[in-house]
Amino acid sequence: MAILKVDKLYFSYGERKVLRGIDFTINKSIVIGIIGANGSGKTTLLKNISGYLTPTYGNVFVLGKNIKDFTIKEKAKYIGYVPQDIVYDFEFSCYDIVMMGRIPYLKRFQSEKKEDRDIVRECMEITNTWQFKDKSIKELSGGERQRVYIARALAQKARILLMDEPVSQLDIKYQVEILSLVKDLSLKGILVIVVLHDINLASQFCDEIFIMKEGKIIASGSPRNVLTLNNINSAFSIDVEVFENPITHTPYVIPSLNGKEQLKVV
Ligand SMILES: Nc1ncnc2c1ncn2[C@@H]1O[C@H](COP(=O)(O)OP(=O)(O)OP(=O)(O)O)[C@@H](O)[C@H]1O
Repeated sequence: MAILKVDKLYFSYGERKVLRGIDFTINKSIVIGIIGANGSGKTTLLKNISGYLTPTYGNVFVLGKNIKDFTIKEKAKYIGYVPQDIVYDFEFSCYDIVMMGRIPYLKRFQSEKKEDRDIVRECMEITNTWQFKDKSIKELSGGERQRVYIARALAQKARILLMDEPVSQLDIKYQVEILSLVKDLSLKGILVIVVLHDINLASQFCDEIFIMKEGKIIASGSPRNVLTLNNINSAFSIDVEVFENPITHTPYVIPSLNGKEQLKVV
């Protein structure tokens, strides 16, 4: 049975049509990177998969069950979501934020058990956020906060992890650490779908890439098959050069200067 099936999905915000017929099926726990220009519908697609938004037309199935038929708690057990940076107005400690990931597993009025505390600690340690456990989430930098949200999603122990630009505010060390962790999670049986703006990080860490343009997936497959001059030009309206990364042997993309090097200030 497919882990995730997105079937003829359309979504509009009022009159504004944003997703225009998305169809795909994923049978394996892999890392899928979604890339595409600003406004192409990447976040809206993740929100429809997570059940946060309801498709205007079409369906999302998780392990054969329509996401519309999941209770909120069930949904949280199957799907973890790491949003783009949110700043809470409340003074939650980072520990409390990560413990929120365990709520789907608690019965009504039940407080957390040792198992929940152990999971929270483990998830904070692997994202290197245990050091912030007593700090207010508001006191952290954007990148530190993102690692706390990743820890919270991991604490949900969900089968599918959706991540919306999880490394956009991280420095290069944490970008590599978090994406290596993501890769490791997929090897442990979690399907990860991650929106990335950095095409080269997507190329290096994702098993498959979906390129979105104007609410459609215009190309999908391995980085080598998808990151072509034509696809990138079509999605981003920019000319690029594609090389092979000498270490990972995956495509490495740089913008083509087309004579603009003459404009360089020296
Ligand atoms: N709540 C909303 N109400 C109305 N329109 C919206 C809303 N959220 C997003 N949109 C519009 O839907 C389109 C797709 O937005 P979305 O955030 O999914 O794109 P994206 O590919 O994730 O963009 P980015 O790379 O800039 O994060 C955009 O044109 C955006 O303006």
